[in-house]
Amino acid sequence: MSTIPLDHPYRRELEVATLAVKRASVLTKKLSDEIATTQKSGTHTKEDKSPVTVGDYASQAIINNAIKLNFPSDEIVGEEDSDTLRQDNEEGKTLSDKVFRIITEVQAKTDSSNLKIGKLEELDKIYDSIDSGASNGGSKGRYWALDPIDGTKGFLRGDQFAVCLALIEDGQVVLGVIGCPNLPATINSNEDMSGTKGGLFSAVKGVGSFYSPLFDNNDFTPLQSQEQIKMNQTVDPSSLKVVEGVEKGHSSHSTQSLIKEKLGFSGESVAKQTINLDSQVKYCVLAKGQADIYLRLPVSDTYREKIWDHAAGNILIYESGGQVGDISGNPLYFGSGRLLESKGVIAGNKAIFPQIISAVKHVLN
Ligand SMILES: Nc1ncnc2c1ncn2[C@@H]1O[C@H](COP(=O)(O)OS(=O)(=O)O)[C@@H](OP(=O)(O)O)[C@H]1O
Ligand SMILES: [Mg+2]
Ligand SMILES: [Mg+2]
Ligand SMILES: [Mg+2]
Repeated sequence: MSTIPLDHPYRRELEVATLAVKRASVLTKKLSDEIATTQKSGTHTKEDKSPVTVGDYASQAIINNAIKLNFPSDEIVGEEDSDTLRQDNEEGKTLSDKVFRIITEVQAKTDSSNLKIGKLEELDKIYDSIDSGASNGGSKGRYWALDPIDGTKGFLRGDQFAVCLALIEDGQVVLGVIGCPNLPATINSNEDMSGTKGGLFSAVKGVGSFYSPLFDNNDFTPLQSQEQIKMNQTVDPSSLKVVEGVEKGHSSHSTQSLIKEKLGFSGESVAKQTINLDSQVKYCVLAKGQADIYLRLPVSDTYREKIWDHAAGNILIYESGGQVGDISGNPLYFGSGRLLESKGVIAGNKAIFPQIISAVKHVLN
């Protein structure tokens, strides 16, 4: 059992973040199960052609509201805004009605948290809460980074997605909480996944990374009573596992194959050693020691990663004994605004990290 100071400075932040992520996870899990049976989702296509669903809006409204109630002067860098919901047309009205309904429902189901994370009872307040995520972040002060549903495409496919919240101070991530509603307890390969679904991952700078079941209860469990998790420190290519995304438009699977080859992965076993997962679930699987390497090689020269897509996962990796960098191996810096300056993301255990970076450089050159 690890010793975690009870009076840790982020104890309250962690409690609020956990309760909010849990509530948003209950809500998104219900939607995900409904989509699987009805094929209906309530989806809007954004200007960049990416999808946003009623689940993304509702999750952002709930989590922002919890943060603003407890830490009114904290800013939030959230992925979504309420423009589409506020539209005076059929789409705006239909989506808004659904967002209102699912928020009301989850607040009744998780009402033990109302006192600590509040309750949204009017549509206008829901819109305002979503829009309190419009901060531009930056290198000074403290703010939160929120991805209300990361892996929206996975969510719509009935696969993996995650609710991701991080606290950033002076450009450094100091706390991260990730809810993974569809994550099975055991993942050995794309074909071999089993066990109860739903994992909650938390990391606090200097304290460690922790795991607990997501849906056992709707309460906050102190870190002392959660399972501390550590990455493996394996370097033997025959026993390494690599996690990569699912969407070929989000990372270059062909470059990733060349990197694996360079690292010594060979023959038929490559498929068994590669696990394709949407969202920051990839970081969670690494932190839990079920995989060793995360490869996200850019598909385009112009795309810039968003801070909410990586902040919570970043601290989870460091606090479980791993390292994260861009394609040059430099750490990701979260203090440059809503976007990261760097290209690509590579994560791995500390022992193998330098080898991965030389393989990446070799392949890219
Ligand atoms: N071109 C490109 N390159 C890299 N990343 C992109 C790109 N386009 C979109 N996005 C972002 O990818 C986020 C989802 O990442 P995933 O890890 O789930 O992608 S995947 O597993 O590879 O399919 C996804 O996050 P969500 O929108 O929260 O789902 C996007 O922010
Ligand atoms: Mg998105
Ligand atoms: Mg995302
Ligand atoms: Mg998202």
